[in-house]
Amino acid sequence: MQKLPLPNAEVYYAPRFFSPEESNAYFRELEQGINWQQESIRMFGKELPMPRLTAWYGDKGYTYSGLYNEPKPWVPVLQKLREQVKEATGQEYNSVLLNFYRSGNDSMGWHSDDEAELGKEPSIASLSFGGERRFSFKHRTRKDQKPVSITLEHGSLLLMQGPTQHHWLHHIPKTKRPVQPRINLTFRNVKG
Ligand SMILES: O=C(O)CCC(=O)C(=O)O
Ligand SMILES: [Fe+2]
Repeated sequence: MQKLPLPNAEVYYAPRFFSPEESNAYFRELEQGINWQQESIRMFGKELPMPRLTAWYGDKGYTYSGLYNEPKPWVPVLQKLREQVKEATGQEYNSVLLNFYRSGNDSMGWHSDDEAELGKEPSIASLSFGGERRFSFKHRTRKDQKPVSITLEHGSLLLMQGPTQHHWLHHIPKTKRPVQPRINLTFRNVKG
């Protein structure tokens, strides 16, 4: 794993955590086997469809973007991925949020994963399969810190831990470039 040069953060990236062949197989299995939902978000008093599909699996419910997510029980492919991520990061995860970006028009806005249920310095392990997308970090307060972007590759693992969520926001911007659909999984440990 390589460490990204971000102050007040601990972010590690492994571009080829899985081989392209394994990654293709995982993409297909997840695309077909996950119970993808089109959720909506309330913005400026209006109900809008989220710009991606989502699914939440794990041991406990979780509130995300103001939505309470009822957990679905673990399925074998997610158990297997969780086991490998646990092995690589040395952390336990009891939940996973999945995002399906159907095209370059799907995105995720600036946020940090700093909900109280995740604890003070959460470890969040993120797997990406399918089309490559840009992922950017922006410091919450330090104007001298330029945003930092990386490309999340097919079969990659990104680990955010320590004070990262406290000091930095992250997002997946829309892109006009033609891109393949992408599946992202963020493994988390929800307390309580
Ligand atoms: O799709 C991604 O890589 C980002 C996902 C993310 O930030 C999240 O689920 O909180
Ligand atoms: Fe996030």
